[in-house]
Formats: sequence, structure tokens, C-alpha cells
Amino acid sequence: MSAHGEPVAMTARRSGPLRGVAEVPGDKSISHRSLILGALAVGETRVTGLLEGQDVLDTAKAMRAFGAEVTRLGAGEWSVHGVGVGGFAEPAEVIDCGNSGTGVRLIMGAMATSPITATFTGDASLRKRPMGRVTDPLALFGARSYGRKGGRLPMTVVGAADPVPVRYTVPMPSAQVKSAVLLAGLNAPGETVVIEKEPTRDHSERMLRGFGAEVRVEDTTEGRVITLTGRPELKPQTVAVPRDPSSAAFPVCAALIVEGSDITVPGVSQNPTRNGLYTTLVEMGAEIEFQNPREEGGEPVADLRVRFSALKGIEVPEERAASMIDEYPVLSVVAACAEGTTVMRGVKELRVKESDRIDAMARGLEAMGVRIEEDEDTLIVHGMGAGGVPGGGTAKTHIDHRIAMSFLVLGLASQKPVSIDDGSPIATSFPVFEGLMRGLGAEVARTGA
Ligand SMILES: O=C(O)C1=C[C@@H](OP(=O)(O)O)[C@@H](O)[C@H](O)C1
Ligand SMILES: C=C(OP(=O)(O)O)C(=O)O
Repeated sequence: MSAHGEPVAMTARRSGPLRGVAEVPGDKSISHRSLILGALAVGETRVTGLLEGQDVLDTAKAMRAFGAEVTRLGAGEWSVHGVGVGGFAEPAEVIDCGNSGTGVRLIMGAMATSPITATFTGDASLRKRPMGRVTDPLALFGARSYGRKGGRLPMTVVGAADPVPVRYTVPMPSAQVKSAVLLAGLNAPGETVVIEKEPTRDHSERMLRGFGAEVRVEDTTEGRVITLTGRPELKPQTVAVPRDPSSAAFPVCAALIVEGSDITVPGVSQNPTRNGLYTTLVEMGAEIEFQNPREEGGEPVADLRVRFSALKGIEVPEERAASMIDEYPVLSVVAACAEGTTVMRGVKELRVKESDRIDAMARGLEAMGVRIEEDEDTLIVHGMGAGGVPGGGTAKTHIDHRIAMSFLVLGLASQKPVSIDDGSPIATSFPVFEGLMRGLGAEVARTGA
């Protein structure tokens, strides 16, 4: 099934070396947050480098439905006239967040402490994902929610008319849950405290501060304790969105496994809560140079120079999982092309993403002749060495952009071409993927078109 209309079958095959500069789009997490925080500020926020993927476009549309004025000025350049904390209007329509877990969960948080009601839905993938992880803490603020069985969309959230601040320990490693609680805390009087046992991406904390909210972060024996002072007046900002390390992962991993490759991926965020994949690849023997380290838009960034490398399997430390959670699918492709076994433990969160990513990667890799082992919380890939993966199969992508891009990357290095049943979800996070990969010399094409 397709995310938007007809499925788009695609095939990738071995080509010559990948060469050139890969300018990947803006960071998805920061793009969502710049629109939401811009909508909650008083005055005009300007954003450059915004990711114009469907996930973020759906958040832009939602912010308009809540009363903000959101305008596209040019490529990646956007203006948001916000309504202020507590100023959201009640939407007259159902909020459709498409394929985006981040979009729906952060927006639920942002509206849950205002006296308005909103109904949320999404595509067939998002309608399967659990929302209780967000509506449970939102209930502590006084919000009520009515969804399908298992806390599934469509779901109506009735915002708290008289919200109270909350102290909440997030039970699973999830930046979306943490962020939903912080955004709800904005319109609760007093201090809202969120505790995370394992650190997750910290864009909300950084950006809330940037927009003028008071946010304290302390590392304690309980974990990271984040304290937000409610009812600030958020000041509009100029946000320069850095390039997305999760999107950069695809050309980077492709260059590592296609013989003779040498590419540069400029301006990629090196935020330590996001760079676990890069640490892991270097441990596997990847030749990656982190050039020109600098700060852009409040985030550390670097230009990555990446060459084809002889890679070996490793055991990925469990505590690194949150800092590379979206990169396990493409890491398992790299692992298939490495010598030896790669063990990925502590990854059960992958089962509640756009698809069950452990299952989708396991079945797809098996179809390409790769031996894997899995349990609820683990994926083990038995590497076949550079050029050793047979390929020649079709992987099901289950409306999941990262599964789609991962298998296309595998096709560039496997003996026979790799096909996917549907590449249309790629547009949710990386709309220029196909053209960018072809520009590097990759043979990626729509089949039957
Ligand atoms: O906060 C965010 O922007 C995100 C958090 C992560 O999800 P979880 O919070 O569910 O781990 C990640 O998978 C997603 O792509 C983006
Ligand atoms: C998990 C992802 O996104 P989301 O949860 O926002 O749908 C992702 O982009 O890999």
C-alpha cells in the first residue's frame, strides 16, 4: 500500500563508484519544532533550510489550522506568524498528520493545555502507532482523549481548561513523548518537570531556550531532569535548520559499501544526541573525516568526507540506541556488507515506528540472501563482506521511508539488483533522495514507469 496514491516500485543496481557532493535536506526534527514553536511565539519567525518533506508540510498545515500564519517564501524559506502560548484557536477541521509520529505527538502536546478540542488522524501507518504514550502524560495536565482501541488514531484530544503543571518520568526512550510534555507544560502555570532515564535528542530543550523559555537541565541519578517554567512569552526567532544526519546516513552508508566511492556531505548536524550511527560506523572501520567542525543555527555541524571502506561487524552498545534510533535500518544494510556479525540490542522501539522495522529489515534482508537473527529487542546481521550480498529480491517497505531507502542503498552494492514494492514514502523525509543519489552516480530508478 502507498502513503500517497499509487505505490511506486523502484530498483537499485550496482554502478561505478559514487562521487561528488551530497547536499541533504534540513533536519526533520528541527523543522517540525521550528514551525510549532514559531506558531507559539508572538510575532514573525523566519526559517531557512526547512525540510519540505510531506511530514513537515503536514505540520505546517496543522499550525495554520490552529491559527498561525505559515507562508512559504522560497525554497526552504518560511515565515511563521505565531499566536503566542495559550493562543491556539480550535481547528475547524480534522488534523491529518499523514505519516508523521513526530508531527502528531508534538502537536497533541502543544494543544493539550488550551481550552480547545482537536481530532487527529494520519495514514494507514500512523493509525497503527501507539498514542497512549503521549495521552497518558497529557491526562496529568487535565487533558482528555478519545481514540480507537489501543490508543490509536483517529483520536480527539480535549485540552485542559485549567491545566496544572506535571512531573513525569518518560517510561521509554522517546524524544517525542518528552517534547509533547514540554510543549504542554508551556501553557501550565508553574514548573513542569520531565525526567528521562536515557538521554534522547535534545532539540526541544535547545530550541525552547532559543525562543526564550526558561529550561533547566540537570544530570542526576534519576536521569536527565528537565524543568520548564510555564507561561513564558516566546520570542520569534530566525532559525537556520542544519542538514539532517538521519538523511545523510543514506548517501554516507552507500559510499561506504560501493567500491571506489568518495563523497562529501556538507553541513551535517553532529548533535551528540543524534550521532550514534557515525560513531558506530567509525568503530566498524569506516573512513569518515569530520571536516570544518563549526556551529550553525545553534547546532554543531561538520562536512563529512566518506570513502569506500573495509568494514567489520561489531556489537553496538545498547546505551547508544537512542542517539541512532532511526539509523538501525541502514546500519543493518551496512552490516550485511561487512565481514563478521553485527549485534544490535535494546532496539525494541523500532517495532513502533512507521513499520515494525526489526521485522521489515529481517524479512527484506532474508529475501536478499542475508542471514539474520531477531528477538523482540534484538537484530543480529551476519555480514557477507564487501560485494558478498546476493540481492535479487523485492523488499516490502510497509509505508516506511527508512526501509525503502535502506534497501535501495543495499541494491547499489549487491550482486543482483534490489527492488522495493513502494518508494513513495521516501517523500515524507527526503523528497530529493532519488535525484541526489543519481547525481552521485547511483543507479536508482522507478520500475515499470
Ligand atoms: O522527536 C523527534 O523529532 C523524533 C524522535 C524519534 O522518535 P521517538 O520519540 O518515538 O523515539 C525519532 O524516531 C523520530 O524520527 C523523530
Ligand atoms: C520514526 C520516524 O519518524 P516519525 O516518528 O516522526 O514518524 C523516522 O523518521 O524515522
